[in-house]
Amino acid sequence: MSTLLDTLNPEQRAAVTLPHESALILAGAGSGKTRVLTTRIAWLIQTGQVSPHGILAVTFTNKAAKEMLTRISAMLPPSTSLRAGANPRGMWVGTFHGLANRLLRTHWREAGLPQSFQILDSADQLSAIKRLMKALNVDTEKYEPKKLQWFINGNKEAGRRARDADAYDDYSMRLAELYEAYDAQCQREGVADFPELLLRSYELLYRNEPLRQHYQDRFKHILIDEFQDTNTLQYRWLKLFAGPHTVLFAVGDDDQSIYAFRGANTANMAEFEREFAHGNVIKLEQNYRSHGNILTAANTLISQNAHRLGKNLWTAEGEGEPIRVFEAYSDQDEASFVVDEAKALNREGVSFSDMALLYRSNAQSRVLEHALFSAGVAYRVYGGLRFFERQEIKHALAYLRLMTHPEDDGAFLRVVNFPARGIGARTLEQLADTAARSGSSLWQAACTGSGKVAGFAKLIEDIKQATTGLTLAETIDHAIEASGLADYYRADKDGADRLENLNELVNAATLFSEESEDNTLDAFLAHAALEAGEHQAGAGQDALQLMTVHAAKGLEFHTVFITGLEESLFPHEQSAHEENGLEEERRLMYVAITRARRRLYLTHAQSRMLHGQVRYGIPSRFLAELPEQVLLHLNRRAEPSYRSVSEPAPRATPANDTGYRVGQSVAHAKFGTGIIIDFEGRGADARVQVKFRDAGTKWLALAYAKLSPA
Ligand SMILES: Nc1ncnc2c1ncn2[C@@H]1O[C@H](COP(=O)(O)OP(=O)(O)OP(=O)(O)O)[C@@H](O)[C@H]1O
Ligand SMILES: [Mg+2]
Repeated sequence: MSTLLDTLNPEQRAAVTLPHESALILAGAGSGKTRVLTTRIAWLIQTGQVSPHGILAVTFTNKAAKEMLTRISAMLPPSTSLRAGANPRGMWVGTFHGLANRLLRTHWREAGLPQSFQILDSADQLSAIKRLMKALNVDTEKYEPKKLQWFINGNKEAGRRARDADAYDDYSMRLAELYEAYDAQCQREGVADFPELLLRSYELLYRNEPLRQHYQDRFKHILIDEFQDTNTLQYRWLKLFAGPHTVLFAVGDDDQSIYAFRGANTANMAEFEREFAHGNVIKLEQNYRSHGNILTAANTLISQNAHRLGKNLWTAEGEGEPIRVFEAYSDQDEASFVVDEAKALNREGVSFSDMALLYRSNAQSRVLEHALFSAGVAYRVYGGLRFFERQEIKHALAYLRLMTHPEDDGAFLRVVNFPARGIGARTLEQLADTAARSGSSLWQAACTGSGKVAGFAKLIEDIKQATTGLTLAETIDHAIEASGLADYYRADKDGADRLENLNELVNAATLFSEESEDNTLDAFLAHAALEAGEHQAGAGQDALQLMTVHAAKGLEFHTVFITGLEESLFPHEQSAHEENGLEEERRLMYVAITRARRRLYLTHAQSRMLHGQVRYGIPSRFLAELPEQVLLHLNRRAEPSYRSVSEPAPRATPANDTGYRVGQSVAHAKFGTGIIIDFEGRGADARVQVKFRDAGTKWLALAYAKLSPA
């Protein structure tokens, strides 16, 4: 047991070994909050205070949940010395949505859901809303489907059903009516959207006293990471699990609250302190993640926010490298700079997976992806278009849904004529009429009908028959073939990628069966709806990590590139219209900076193509808010086209302290002799471009290249 605690500092150890009382750990980025939370779970189990069965832990992403399980398993001694029942799998670890789903799957009957209820992601939800509005002849100019979606989700996240919705005028009253109709449609079709998972499971526990009692007795310890980002309903949800003897342990950082726009409420921290922690607040101030300059930048930046609980971070590490700032001509120039730097770092031994490329908005990733792809650098995008949101995957999932839940009209409409089987819009309208008249689903109407729609229903029945008794992966493989999807993409000249993704879906199912206890098709479909894209093709390969700043929360990397640091991009233009919007953007920047352990790049471009328009940006105010002494402004590379080696251009050699100059002859151990044709950077960052006699033209880092005058 001592080894568990050995590596912790005294404050961390105190937090981990806190006796039987609730507490709030309030501490800055990289101070070990997640590590403390994880170690506490292992410690509680190892000292026999609780069995894994008695632990409920909430993480922010599925990835974090998986990591936590792995870490805890590694911390615990080999299973021989464990008491029976100490399998870490007995714990409930997951995101709010994941845990809510688990609860509803277990108690579907009490929750008033069909056993095989399906989860709608945000795009599914929007199409369900559009379908509803069409059926009710709603004027979508006046009531935009997106607005209704926002209204529904906002109310659900605040714990309000349609009858309690915020409705104060004709317009919002109409929205509330539509909210009610939408919920009825979902109920009829046996589907639940994301916020519904939480609200439904909240209502379940709230109303069902014996069930609530059961869970309150079961969970002796509840631990919550990233507490600052819980919203009102999530907090109330958690409280339902807490009985009089439950110990709550919340860790968070008010400076990293970045989900206010989705209803997250830092006031929950103060409330938690009052209701549970009773002043039992532990602060951690030593940062173990980042070198000094990075931390100085983060501290200085965040000190400019007025609304803070106030705390500072220090590190025992040295200053480390300066923060590199680069101004690009254009977004493409920015992308190629990033690619060059990443490749150079990789040659120096930093793996690509230890480098992150961050951006404020998803739309920025396209240019970066293109540059990486062209340069042959493997990369992985997190939280962008998730694997399970790709068109071909959604088609496959729709077939699978129909096999277990034919009443799902959304799934029916998605694939009834995909691949094309000559079922036109007129036929479908007639089918919808029949269904509406008899109050049945489209599926039922199709089964009793004739012709092509009946043929479709039979196809699904046949697939179902043929896959009885097969494994999950075999079932999915068969469905992809028998539905005609595979052939469709085989015939499509651009279909190779999609076909590969479909294969990847079968792989994902295999993995899922190995990892989870419940390996039914229903469980897999629920998993697919909740999964945050960790199964992108090529998993396991060393790949550069691309993601929005929001998605980077809680993670850390050797090197971080924060791109697009321009006004109205970051801070985002929307923030100007929102109360405290700028402070939230600054917290977001704080999160971004504090992801870096060793090296940080901040880049911005003079011009950028976004949403089909060229925009000329001015540098983000956040750059000016950083202390100049920790920054290193990299020289912009000159455009090389107008120079040649035979006639070195009479240019002012940039101030450099390297002892080399443009035009000088040099020798390199591997590449032979050549001539320096360009410079960039200063000091430890200096690079030279050398045109070698036999080895072509190369950029070399002077610190590593070991050139000698020739
Ligand atoms: N006492 C310690 N000794 C050595 N390394 C530590 C110690 N405490 C934490 N670390 C390391 O510091 C890094 C940051 O820890 P962790 O991710 O737990 O911080 P955090 O407070 O959760 O950060 P964030 O706010 O970004 O989520 C991790 O790599 C962790 O392993
Ligand atoms: Mg953390």
